[in-house]
Amino acid sequence: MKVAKFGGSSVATADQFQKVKAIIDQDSQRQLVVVSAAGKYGPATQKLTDTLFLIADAMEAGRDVTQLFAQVTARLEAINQTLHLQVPLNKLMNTIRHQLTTHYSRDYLVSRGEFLTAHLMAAYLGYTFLDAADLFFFDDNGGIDEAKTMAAYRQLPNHHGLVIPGFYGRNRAGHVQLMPRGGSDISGAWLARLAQADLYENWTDVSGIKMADPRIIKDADSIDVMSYDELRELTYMGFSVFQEEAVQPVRECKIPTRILNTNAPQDPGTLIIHDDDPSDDPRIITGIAGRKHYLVITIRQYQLAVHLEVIQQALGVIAAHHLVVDYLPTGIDSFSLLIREPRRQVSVRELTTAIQAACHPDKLEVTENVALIAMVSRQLRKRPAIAGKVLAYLDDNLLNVQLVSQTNSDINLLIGVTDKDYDKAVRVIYSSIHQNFYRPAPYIEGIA
Ligand SMILES: Nc1ncnc2c1ncn2[C@@H]1O[C@H](COP(=O)(O)OP(=O)(O)O)[C@@H](O)[C@H]1O
Ligand SMILES: N[C@@H](CC(=O)OP(=O)(O)O)C(=O)O
Repeated sequence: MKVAKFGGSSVATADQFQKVKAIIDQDSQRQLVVVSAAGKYGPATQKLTDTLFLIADAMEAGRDVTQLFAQVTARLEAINQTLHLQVPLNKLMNTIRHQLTTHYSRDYLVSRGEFLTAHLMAAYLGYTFLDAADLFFFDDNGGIDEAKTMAAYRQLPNHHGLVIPGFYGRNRAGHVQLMPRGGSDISGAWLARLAQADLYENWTDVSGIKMADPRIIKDADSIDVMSYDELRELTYMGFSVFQEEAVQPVRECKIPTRILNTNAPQDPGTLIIHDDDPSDDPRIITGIAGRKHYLVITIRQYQLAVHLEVIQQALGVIAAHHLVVDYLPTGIDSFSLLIREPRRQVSVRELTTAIQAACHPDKLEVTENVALIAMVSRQLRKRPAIAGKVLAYLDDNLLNVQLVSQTNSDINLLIGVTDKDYDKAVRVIYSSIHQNFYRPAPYIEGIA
């Protein structure tokens, strides 16, 4: 059995629906299907989810939303009519609007993109629609309540030929709750886990994961095979093709994932395998990912090892401001807090004043607008010299490296540059890998 998740681009238009049906019809193991809301592809230039967020903003501001709702209906009706489906969209829309006037909920409203798209897809494939609110249950921390979700899965009358909307579930209070953006990947991963699927197929608009963000490196190589360990590091640092929280449910159960292209289904895509499984990929570096807009606070404290309370106190301030520390490299007399996009919650001055007051360090230094780039590879464990070569190459290209850290996972080399240098640094690293490290599998022409 395979779970097939189709992203927004795969269900954006009637033409895309036809590609999905061809893929489903081609393999009888594709019995469990998860869909996102109609997204962007070709003539469709806006994600339905984004339109629904606009409606939510307008409703909350008391503005008229008739036009925006008409846009949503028209978009879905075009698919309904082109494919000669008989989904009662007007009736469904009226129920939704009625529900919103009596019990307004932003999450319920935005989740209707997936709900309505899944209704259309179920009708088109001849599969049964299953509401995600009757399958995925959240715990109080917003994670999936596995026991309750598994019980709901077991009670289903059948486990074949189902279409399930992604991106939402039901919370403890019984209300519809959204997952993070890109969350249909998470729904698909959980469904694969519930079904103990042989494969989780994630269908999108690229033929697998590229070694670097295709918006920066246009013709970046695709990754044929990678481990969940590597994927986790890369998604954490911004590989937006697969939602970060979708890794764990399948990784723990050793279910492989394949990232595939709905527009080129014959392409092999990227296979993601369990960390212990051997891979014969000859690549030295698996991928490069990064994020901009970090704030780096370096705190100097003589004999840090006997003053660990300084770290604890600084982290207390971070937690009190609900900030995220992505990395925390430490040295003998100093440590650094690598904080993601702090400006929205608190000013840098407020934050540093609070840290000074909480832990009275010897010295505190701040660097703003730092971009972090992660080079991820299982080979780094065995060949740490790779890091030195990449750094030398950055130096040759006059790129000012602000920090370097080989994180505990030891498959991730982290490099900090200024936001301004980010794109250039990614290009330099990518070309340095190509020139210095890419080693095709050995080829023996003959032995005499
Ligand atoms: N390293 C990468 N490899 C492939 N695609 C990437 C990478 N980083 C970012 N992307 C972007 O992710 C997009 C696919 O993810 P997403 O937009 O969520 O698709 P879907 O609508 O199918 O869920 C690609 O079109 C590409 O622009
Ligand atoms: N539609 C939601 C959930 C999702 O997973 O979408 P996509 O598969 O298009 O990334 C979003 O836009 O966030």
